[in-house]
Amino acid sequence: MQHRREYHIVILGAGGVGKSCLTSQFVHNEWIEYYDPTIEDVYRKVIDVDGRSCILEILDTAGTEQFTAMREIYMKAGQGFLLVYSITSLSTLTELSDLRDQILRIKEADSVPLVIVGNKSDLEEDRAVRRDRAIMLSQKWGRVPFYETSARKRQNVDEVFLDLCRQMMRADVGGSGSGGGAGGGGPSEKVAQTPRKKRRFCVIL
Ligand SMILES: Nc1nc2c(ncn2[C@@H]2O[C@H](COP(=O)(O)OP(=O)(O)OP(=O)(O)O)[C@@H](O)[C@H]2O)c(=O)[nH]1
Repeated sequence: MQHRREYHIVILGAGGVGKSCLTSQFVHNEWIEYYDPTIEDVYRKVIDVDGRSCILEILDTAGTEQFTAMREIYMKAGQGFLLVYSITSLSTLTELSDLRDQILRIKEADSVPLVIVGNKSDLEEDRAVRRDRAIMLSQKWGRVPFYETSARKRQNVDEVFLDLCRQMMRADVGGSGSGGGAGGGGPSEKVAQTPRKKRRFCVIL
């Protein structure tokens, strides 16, 4: 039987850019309309990439500062990273540089498998980030792949995960993947979830 590689993906980006929606569309083909800030969710999915079956463990992280204490730990464990911004907010793109710097520092590497994802492309009328802004960033980082996606319309969702998988597979050619074993049950499932907490804000009138 074919030995399945397992790869660890970490999804990073500011709060509300659509990390959970992208993950939900990829893993379950489901659209989530409401906004429920994530603390940390882990999913597993078996996919076929160019005829090779592999297991993805996908960590959907908290964009909100108050939940970022675990960042260093999961950056160290991650093998591939989706850096997500929203095309409706320029600051969410500029924030990605700090995240990439942190990843490279923690992994003590010059480059890692990574994709820049400009989500909410269906909101063209609210666009605040031109494509060429993200393309410039991609070139600055050594031609890192860049996609615009719409989790709402499920556009380019599979493509970003597949691109990242191919990069991780290439990086893994030396055989340093985290091993096989087709454990984990069915082809797609949520394996762990820390309790979700809604943030409450105090409004001073
Ligand atoms: N129009 C549109 N809305 C989206 C899209 N993706 C996400 N949203 C909406 O944006 C809001 C936030 O989405 P989430 O996926 O929860 O964002 P997140 O990045 O996981 O947020 P945190 O958990 O706080 O880090 C939700 O109301 C979604 O419905 C998209 O592609 N298009």
